[in-house]
Amino acid sequence: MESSGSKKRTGGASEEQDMLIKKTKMTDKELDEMKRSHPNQPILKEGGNYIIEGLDSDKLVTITFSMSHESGSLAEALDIFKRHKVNLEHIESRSSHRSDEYEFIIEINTEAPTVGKALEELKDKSSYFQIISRNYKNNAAAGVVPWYPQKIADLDKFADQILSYGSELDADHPGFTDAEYRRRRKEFADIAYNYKHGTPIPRVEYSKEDVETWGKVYRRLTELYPTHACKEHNRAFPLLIEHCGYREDNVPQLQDISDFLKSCTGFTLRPVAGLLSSRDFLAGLAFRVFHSTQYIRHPSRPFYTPEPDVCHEVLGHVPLLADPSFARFSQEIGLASLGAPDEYVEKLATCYWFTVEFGLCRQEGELKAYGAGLLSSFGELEYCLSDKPEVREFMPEKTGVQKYPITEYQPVYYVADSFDDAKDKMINFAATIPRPFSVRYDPYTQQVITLDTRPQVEELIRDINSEMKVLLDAINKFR
Ligand SMILES: C[C@H](O)[C@H](O)[C@H]1CNc2nc(N)[nH]c(=O)c2N1
Ligand SMILES: N[C@@H](Cc1ccccc1)C(=O)O
Ligand SMILES: [Fe+2]
Repeated sequence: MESSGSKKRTGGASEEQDMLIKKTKMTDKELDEMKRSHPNQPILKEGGNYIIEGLDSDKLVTITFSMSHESGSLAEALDIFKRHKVNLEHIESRSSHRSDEYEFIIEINTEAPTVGKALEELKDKSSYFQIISRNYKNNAAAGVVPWYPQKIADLDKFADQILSYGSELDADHPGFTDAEYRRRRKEFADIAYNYKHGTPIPRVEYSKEDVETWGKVYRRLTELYPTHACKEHNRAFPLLIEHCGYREDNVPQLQDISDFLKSCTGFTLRPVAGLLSSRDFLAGLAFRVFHSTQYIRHPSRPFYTPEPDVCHEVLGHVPLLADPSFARFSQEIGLASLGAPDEYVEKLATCYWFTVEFGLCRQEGELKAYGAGLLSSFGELEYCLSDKPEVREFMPEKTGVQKYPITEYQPVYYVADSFDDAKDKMINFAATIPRPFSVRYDPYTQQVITLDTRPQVEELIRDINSEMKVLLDAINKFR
């Protein structure tokens, strides 16, 4: 493939993934305000959006705590913050999974100098106390866990944290100099920024040119799938033609796919404006939520694009998300990533890259593609099964530290004995991630529950016990 001559970017390097950029629409007055409150931060202007390097949410920490009736009340807790002049950004209460008390989740701004004192005081009064923070590196020694979403609506907090289209990807981006394309991209970005959990994903009308690009990609790929794609992908594809409007002359709508996936595996889609950090992307999977772009690649290079686009998501990822065993696997990876230290999230993301995104497997003695990045690029799909790239055995400990380019064909692919083999190896690897707690997903409340106290584990035992009864009952009916 052509080389752009620009600096090569590699994934798997944490500085890349940490370079998050916040985009905000602001009035001039708000901009002045922002400049005053971020005196040392560059503020860039791009297409009516202001880009602030670094994250405001770095200064926020979330504290989950509960108080027994004797030791205090919420009013007392709030008074602690008031006395220490700590600003509360958000507060909510819920009934505790840990005990019969209520627990409170508050978000505070850590800029106040006396925040440490306030937290110590609160900790003394609490029967349960856990701090999670986006900016946990500064606090790692204090046992602070990296922030992660606890309920499905928390995923709304990812919307503005897109790996910078604007500085990271643009140099190679074929649409960089196309003003009309950039204007369209902004419309898609707005849908994603404004999306809230529980609302329908807006339908978009794709232009004639968009549909032509889609048509080219669709036709070439569907010609290759019978010989190049793994059987799991080929098995699911007809269902999408039948239920979701997959056709050469129609770009499928995310909401239709989301409804269909929900009925197959409980997975749903969420629109996203571009590449999310690995940590955020993986966290979505814990909730069986797949973050999907909605815009379409630039017409000048239909065979390969350096960013995920709607072709990549719906042709590459969606077919497998309709498979129950793959869905479970994806969620397990997501759950393993929650609150994990950076270096492990990075290894997990790298393994994800070489399996779910770019994996090859052996089927009936032949190499087949199952990675979504291959199944959405007719250029790379032919290339990956040619004799040009290097092919190695997939081994999470080794594969997890391999560097890789994100804006051109992969020089190395990893092969698994079977698709199930790759899944098993990944899950075994995920189990080695150190974390002071175990997590479980409660699908009824759509919450992540940390199993760190006895009452929670007892509750889980009761649940499993009742499922066991159902199983016993069922097996007794087989004759
Ligand atoms: C987890 C791993 O880094 C993976 O490649 C992620 C990164 N962020 C992403 N963000 C979006 N929007 N879509 C994706 O497919 C991915 N893939
Ligand atoms: N290269 C893929 C898109 C993609 C980019 C980056 C990561 C994963 C996938 C395609 O052309 O379809
Ligand atoms: Fe992807």
